[in-house]
Amino acid sequence: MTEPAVALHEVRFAYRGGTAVLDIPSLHVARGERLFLHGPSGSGKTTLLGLIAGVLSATSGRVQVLGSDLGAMGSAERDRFRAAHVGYVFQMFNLIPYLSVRENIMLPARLSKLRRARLGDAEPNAEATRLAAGLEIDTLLDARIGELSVGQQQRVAVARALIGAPELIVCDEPTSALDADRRDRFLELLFASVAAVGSTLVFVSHDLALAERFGRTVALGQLNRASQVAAA
Ligand SMILES: Nc1ncnc2c1ncn2[C@@H]1O[C@H](COP(=O)(O)OP(=O)(O)OP(=O)(O)O)[C@@H](O)[C@H]1O
Repeated sequence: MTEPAVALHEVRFAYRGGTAVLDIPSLHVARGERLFLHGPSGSGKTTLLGLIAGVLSATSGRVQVLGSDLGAMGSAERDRFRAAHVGYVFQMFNLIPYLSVRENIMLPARLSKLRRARLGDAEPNAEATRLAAGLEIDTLLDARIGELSVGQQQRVAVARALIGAPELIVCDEPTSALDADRRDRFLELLFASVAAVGSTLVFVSHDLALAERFGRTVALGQLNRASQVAAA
């Protein structure tokens, strides 16, 4: 049996000096699954994505991603692991302001040999153009990030997450700045992209109307003992 894409076991996390934000007995995400994760503002959704992507390190417990134990890695090793295996659409996008749209999209293929190798014969340049066309930002490829609207920046962040077909894609509220039409086209491209390479998708949103398009929906509050204590 292949191991799950994500496996959390008795994971606790507290920000420095604070009380536990997350206390999760168990969470498994199967390979190829499309998981929709929701919960109120401040419930720990971004924190959970940070743990899964190795941006944050659990205070205790085990976080395994694609069969690797992130707790056994130092922060530089986790950064390399993320660059190679995880496409992360951050809530604040984390785009590099002094690079063009094209350079931002191509960045993971520059940083990770594996992401570059997964492009096969396709040049990173051509792949950036293809992804940008699918997300309707191809006319902006030479623009600087500061010249873009929030919705356009969101789509650049998605193209950057998809390049080089990482096995795991995590998205933090990626549709919040899009109108309904764009949001639907965006989701279609995201689903088609993850299906084409069999990636696993963990998608955070407040917008429960989107849940029916996913294979499974999880309410963080039901998973997280820390929020049950806070609510009691
Ligand atoms: N860097 C940090 N340092 C200290 N506390 C933090 C930090 N980031 C988040 N928190 C706290 O951790 C809790 C969970 O925050 P988190 O951003 O994970 O929630 P969220 O569910 O993603 O919220 P939203 O839907 O508003 O984005 C909140 O109480 C927040 O104040």
